[in-house]
Amino acid sequence: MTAQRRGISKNPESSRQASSWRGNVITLLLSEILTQPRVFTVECSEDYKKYKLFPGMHPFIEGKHCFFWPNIDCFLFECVFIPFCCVHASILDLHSGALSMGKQFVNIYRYFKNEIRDVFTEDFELYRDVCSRIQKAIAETFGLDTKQIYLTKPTFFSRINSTSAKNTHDEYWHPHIDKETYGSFDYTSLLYLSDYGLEFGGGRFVFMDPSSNRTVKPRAGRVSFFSSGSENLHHVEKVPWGTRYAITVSFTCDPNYAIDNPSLP
Ligand SMILES: O=C(O)CCC(=O)C(=O)O
Ligand SMILES: [Fe+2]
Repeated sequence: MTAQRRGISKNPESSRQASSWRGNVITLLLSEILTQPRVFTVECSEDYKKYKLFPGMHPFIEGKHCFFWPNIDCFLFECVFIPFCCVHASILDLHSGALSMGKQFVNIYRYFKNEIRDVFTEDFELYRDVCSRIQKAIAETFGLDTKQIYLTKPTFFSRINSTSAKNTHDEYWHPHIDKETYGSFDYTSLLYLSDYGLEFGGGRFVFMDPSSNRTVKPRAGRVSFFSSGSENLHHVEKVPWGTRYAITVSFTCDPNYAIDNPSLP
């Protein structure tokens, strides 16, 4: 695995072009939010009765569960290239440095030591900016104060392709509830980094509603966010071709689960 970094123009046109380079790297994209979120309200889940409640969870109690997919196709234009080259990596957690490689995890901070500063330069600042924009969008949409929701772990980049799963964690296609899977999540957000139909097939995100499923087609720059309880049971369709990149950024209302923004060790 070699450290590599490539620059990219901030011009949206050239960034579109850059998407074809993304064979084995991850690109983080952000610019301005251009459109209003599409908001859907789902039934309040009874499960919240069994959880300890915090102020930021009041939309749940009032039965205002929502999910959104603001179409922010030009969301951000700078990028992070992460050294995923030639490995079957599927997850990278910037906070802990954990990078999955087949059945194992390596710690990129330990692996690259000081060289990590050549891999990541302004990227952490960018990542913080992305997280804080998403936090603001969630707070505004759910009618919260941003101080009521805290970044929590894990937050991670994911890469999905058609290679077979190396362990059960790779089996993204199973229906699940994020609050049960990850424990601390109250709000889940997903920032997509590649385009459904162009860069990969399958891979749509499916909210499994009792009445009818709702499907989100990933597009580079599209963000989806939703409350993490059983009201938003979901799965991701299998990816038969191409490579799908996304970032999961999660928030909790419990200050005990709050984490700081990632920083280089
Ligand atoms: O990448 C996605 O669209 C969703 C992934 C997911 O559901 C998860 O990591 O819990
Ligand atoms: Fe999930």
